[in-house]
Amino acid sequence: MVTDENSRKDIEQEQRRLLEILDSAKDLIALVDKECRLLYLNDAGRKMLEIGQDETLDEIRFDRFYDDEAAAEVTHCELPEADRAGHADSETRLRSKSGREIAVSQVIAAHRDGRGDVTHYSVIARDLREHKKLLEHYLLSDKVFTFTAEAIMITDSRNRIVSVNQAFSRMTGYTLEDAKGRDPVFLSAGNLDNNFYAEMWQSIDTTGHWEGELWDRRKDGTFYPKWLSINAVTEAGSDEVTHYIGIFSDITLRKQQEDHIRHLAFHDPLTGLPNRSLFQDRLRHALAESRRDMLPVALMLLDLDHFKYVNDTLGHYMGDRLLKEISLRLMRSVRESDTVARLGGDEFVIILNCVHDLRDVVHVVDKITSDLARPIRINSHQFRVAASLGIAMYPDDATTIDDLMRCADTAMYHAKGRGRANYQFFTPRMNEAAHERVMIEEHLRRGLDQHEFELFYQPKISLDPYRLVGCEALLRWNHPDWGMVLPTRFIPVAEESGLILPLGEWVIGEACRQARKWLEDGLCMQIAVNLSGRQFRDSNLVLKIRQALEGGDGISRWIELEITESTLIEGASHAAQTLHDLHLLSLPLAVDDFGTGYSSLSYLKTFAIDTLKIDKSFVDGIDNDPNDATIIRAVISLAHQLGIKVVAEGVEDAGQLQFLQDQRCDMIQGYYFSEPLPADEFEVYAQREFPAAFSSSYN
Ligand SMILES: Nc1nc2c(ncn2[C@@H]2O[C@H](COP(=O)(O)O[C@H]3[C@@H](O)[C@H](n4cnc5c(=O)[nH]c(N)nc54)O[C@@H]3COP(=O)(O)O)[C@@H](O)[C@H]2O)c(=O)[nH]1
Repeated sequence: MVTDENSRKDIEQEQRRLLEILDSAKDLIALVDKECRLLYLNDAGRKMLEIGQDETLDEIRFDRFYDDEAAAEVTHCELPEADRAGHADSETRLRSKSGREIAVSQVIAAHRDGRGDVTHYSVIARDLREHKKLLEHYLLSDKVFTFTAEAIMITDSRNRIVSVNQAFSRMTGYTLEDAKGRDPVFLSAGNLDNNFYAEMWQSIDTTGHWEGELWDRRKDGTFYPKWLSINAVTEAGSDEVTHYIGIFSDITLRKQQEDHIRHLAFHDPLTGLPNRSLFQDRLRHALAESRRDMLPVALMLLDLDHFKYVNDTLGHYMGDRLLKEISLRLMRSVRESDTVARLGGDEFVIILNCVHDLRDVVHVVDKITSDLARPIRINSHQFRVAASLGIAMYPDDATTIDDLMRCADTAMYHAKGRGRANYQFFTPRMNEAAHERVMIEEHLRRGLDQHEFELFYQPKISLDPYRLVGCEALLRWNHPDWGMVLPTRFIPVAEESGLILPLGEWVIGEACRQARKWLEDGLCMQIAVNLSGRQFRDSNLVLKIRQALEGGDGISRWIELEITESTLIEGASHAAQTLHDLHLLSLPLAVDDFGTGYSSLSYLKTFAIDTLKIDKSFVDGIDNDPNDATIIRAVISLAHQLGIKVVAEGVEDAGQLQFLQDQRCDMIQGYYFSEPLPADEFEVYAQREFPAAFSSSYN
């Protein structure tokens, strides 16, 4: 009895153990009878089919956990197959109590009694959802690996290549067969030393990661830069590295773009020459080199003469093409080690390194000026370019970049002042002149506030009939300490500083006031007012003149505007409109300094010009330079044919007067008749010499 009891207990214990094992399984395990009724279902099965632990399995048919199609498959195919072969394997779908579908792989095994008859079936079903997820994840990763645009290589723990993707082969030219088993160092361009790789591996060993730029060589021998990132892969839960994944991309294009952006930052986009930033950097290097080698550096500032004229008359496209050609010529004139830079507009700067002798500098300047002077043909236009150059020497003239630039600028300013198309080496005296300019500017500002200016008037005499027809208003500055200052000393400074605008406005207002007074006194004649280039370009000029004229009725025809030939031509782009507006105000127009500026005479027919003033330099030459006499003859004839009157200025003697009279010059201005006079003295002069002038009426 005891033995039976013991063996029963043993069996029960054994059964419990078996059930524990079945319940610990992750797969569904069920036992069904021949009618498909559930006899047993382990814990995983209950969970999968949503049958509670307390729920009894009595009378539950297992086939209700399939949909109709799957149930039919089980009943008609798999159970008979199990009967026949012992088991049937399939992939099917189970359906939980709540209707959730579960993809499973299933094995149905038939169990038999001692006689060999099937008594029941066991069903083992494995949930495939996790497996499918893993599979999908793997397939996706594989696709990413295969088709990604970045090259990927996987190496083993000894850094031998085990796998590469398509992008790797595309980028390097090596197939997986070429690369397999090799150390990736075979890809290298060979330009890096051992230290580089030592640091790289130290980073990977300590942080598990490295990334950086390096150069590789393709299978075809060409080189390219790449950005590589390497990650070490470790076994889950361990520090042991199993693989290294290297991902890289060809950064040739990016580097080209970076180079392009860097180039743009340091070069002038039009000419490709270094810009101001790069120039300053080069000059800094040149000065450092000069200190080391004890050889001077020459800094040349070059400004094209009358370049604005090209832009204004032919447009910026032509101007740009001309600048490009000039840049090429400048570069050709210097050594490769020298620098030609464009600072903007028509301003260039040249650094000559290691100057052994000042004669070398002069030689380069000669080369530059003669090269620039050669005609430049662009489309149907032919240009002859001249430039003004200012030269400063390091270390003699200045020792800092700013001071050196200032010296070169001062020298260039002097070159311009000397009639352009020449060069000037900086001298300390130029600095004195520069200081004087600054001082005059300060005094000019104060002089304007303190009303220190006055207009003098120089008569213009008509020869046939002989009478006073007008005068030129000439500005004088009564400085409290310096006495009477002539315009040649302060007009250029006023022009440069912009003070000519308020000063010129005062001149126009004062000339209008004087014209009104003289007209009221019966002195009817034109007063000519000089307009500087800066004034002429002032967009408010017409408005200012209109305001000045408004004080008196109909005086505009008594105010003549004198504009120099160069001002007219240099401002050609807007000159037509300005002159048209002035013409509408009925203001007569005279061209001053005629014959000194341009060879083009076409503007004579373009603009409504009333008078030409023959420059004093031609009048000076009447007696001793036959060319001057010829030019005067030609100018008078040309003007008369165009219906324009002629004034000769600077007439000092009777011989000049006679010649001009013979050529039928319309008017004379000069010391021969009178120097410029203050208004009251002018009245006395007019009363004395031309009393008839007062008898006329202007209405
Ligand atoms: N924008 C302005 N410019 C002005 C104004 N006032 C004068 N100026 C310009 O300054 C330059 C010098 O002028 P100035 O010292 O007054 O000299 C004028 C005459 O005095 C001088 N002249 C006239 N006749 C003779 C002569 O027989 N001999 C001789 N040596 N000099 C003579 O010529 C100057 C007049 O020149 P121009 O104007 O070209 O007719 C001068 O360029 C003035 O234009 C002003 O208000 N605004």
